[in-house]
Amino acid sequence: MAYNILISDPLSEDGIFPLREADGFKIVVDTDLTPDQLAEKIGEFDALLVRSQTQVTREIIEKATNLKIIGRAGVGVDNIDLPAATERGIIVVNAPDGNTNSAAEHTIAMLMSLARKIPQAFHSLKNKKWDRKTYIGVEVKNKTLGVVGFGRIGQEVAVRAKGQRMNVIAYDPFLTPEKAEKLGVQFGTVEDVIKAADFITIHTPLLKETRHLINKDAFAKMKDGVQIINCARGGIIDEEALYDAILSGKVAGAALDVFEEEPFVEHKLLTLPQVIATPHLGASTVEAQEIVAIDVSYDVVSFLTEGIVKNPVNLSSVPKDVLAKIEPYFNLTEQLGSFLSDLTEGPPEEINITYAGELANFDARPLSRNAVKGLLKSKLGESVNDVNAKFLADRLGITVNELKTPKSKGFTSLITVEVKTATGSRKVSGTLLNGLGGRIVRVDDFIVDVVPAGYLLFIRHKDQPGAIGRVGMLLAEEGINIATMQVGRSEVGGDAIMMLTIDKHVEVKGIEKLKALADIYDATPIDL
Ligand SMILES: NC(=O)c1ccc[n+]([C@@H]2O[C@H](COP(=O)([O-])OP(=O)(O)OC[C@H]3O[C@@H](n4cnc5c(N)ncnc54)[C@H](O)[C@@H]3O)[C@@H](O)[C@H]2O)c1
Ligand SMILES: O=C(O)[C@H](O)COP(=O)(O)O
Repeated sequence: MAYNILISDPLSEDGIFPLREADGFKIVVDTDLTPDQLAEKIGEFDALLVRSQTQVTREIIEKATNLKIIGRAGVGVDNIDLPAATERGIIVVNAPDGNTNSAAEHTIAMLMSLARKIPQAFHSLKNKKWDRKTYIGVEVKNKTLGVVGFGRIGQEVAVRAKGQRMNVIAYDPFLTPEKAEKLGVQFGTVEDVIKAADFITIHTPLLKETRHLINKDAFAKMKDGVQIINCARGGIIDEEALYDAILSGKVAGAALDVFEEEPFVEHKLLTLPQVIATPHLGASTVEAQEIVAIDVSYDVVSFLTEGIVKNPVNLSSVPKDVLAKIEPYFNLTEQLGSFLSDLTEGPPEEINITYAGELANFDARPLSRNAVKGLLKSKLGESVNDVNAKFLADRLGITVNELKTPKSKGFTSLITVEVKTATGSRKVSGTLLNGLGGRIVRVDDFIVDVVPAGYLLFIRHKDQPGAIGRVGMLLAEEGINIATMQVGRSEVGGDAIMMLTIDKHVEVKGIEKLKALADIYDATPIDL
């Protein structure tokens, strides 16, 4: 298989060796594309690798007819339209750990530069001024650092700040007082943090909820003379409000690595002597760039060749040990969904997936996605995949429920998929037999034992002598060989089923003839 890969932002050449070494991967590096040029080219590529510069907009994604994966060599994915990628079934991966250390070190460098006015003093010296009066700084020892966003980078910054003998107070929606105590920091709400801090550093992603989190109201609550560091994302701080807060003297200084609009050559904030800045350099170290490029390249190769990724952004990831337990059931769940797609009539309204027995102990969301994928794929085609299955179900108004029970009726694990439509409900159960692979063990209320593969024929009939024979005769007349056949009934003379595996698909005409036979209620071909 051949894959075309586009790298549209500068990535470490040493870090992309997994792509260079993979068989059949053709790599194009073009870091000067305009949005129009990218839109024109993107249709040729299976994978796109970016940093924060390339704006992967909905317009680009709509033109990306072959794109399967977008790799972000870094953390923030606010330059990628995630809903648009998800809708098209394009997986987005990032490299969340690779630049944590560099970003934390840069934050500390900014903090110290800000406290001691190093960039301003250097600039003055370069301009041939020996000025020892203007650049009086402050010590950071015994000062309070407020950390807003206590994830990977926020925590690393706190460790280093404590090394500078600072007191650290932090806020994060996932931080509890107990966890804070364990990490040796004080816990507070956003308000507590911004009120208590002498220096405030921001480490949240840019989200709807964090846009202008630090605004006019927030500045008003801060200590007079507070200093602000932002090495996270432009837009989390309201730049106009920061400008005003500096002019009014409320904020004594700001160190900014990121801006609402990037790149730029002139910026109002940079006209203020209290502001120091770098052009989004938090992750720009040899080490970080190599690691993020390696991480994202490995994910692109393993996704295109094996369908596996380590750092998905628009797909929930499960830990390795859980994956090892649930992965053997991936095919089976897709087959159960696909089986029901053929068995049900009319649009599905609800899909209930029940995990019984051992499987009930694990995060089964990837399995549920496979069941939904199987259900939708036979109607919507190959464009349905793990990434967009849930989105498509939502768009089609199909409710997806996941249920769990320890009781598995004698099976180690049993998965039951039920699909409800306007005309009723149908369900099918499957399991894995040790060493023998997947089996369908129940259809509606009838027990069966069928390998879920190839051509199946499901027949509902009245339990009467001759019904089975008539089906066998008719299939023979149609030139269809029966490989296996199972029958089941609710009671003598009552409702019954035949579950056949056959050697080829039964055409519509054949199905009509089967339905016309005496005592046959219904016949459904199921192709898996
Ligand atoms: N300047 C750079 O070059 C550079 C480098 C790396 C990362 N970053 C930015 O830094 C951000 C953080 O990176 P990370 O690796 O620490 O991510 P992370 O996911 O480990 O941490 C982010 C934390 O922010 C918290 N958060 C979310 N909403 C919040 C809110 N409203 N208030 C407070 N906290 C909130 C989350 O709970 C999470 O713990 C990234 O999203 C990226 O945009 C910038
Ligand atoms: O989110 C990130 O990882 C940083 O902002 C780094 O961005 P960059 O890859 O463009 O340097």
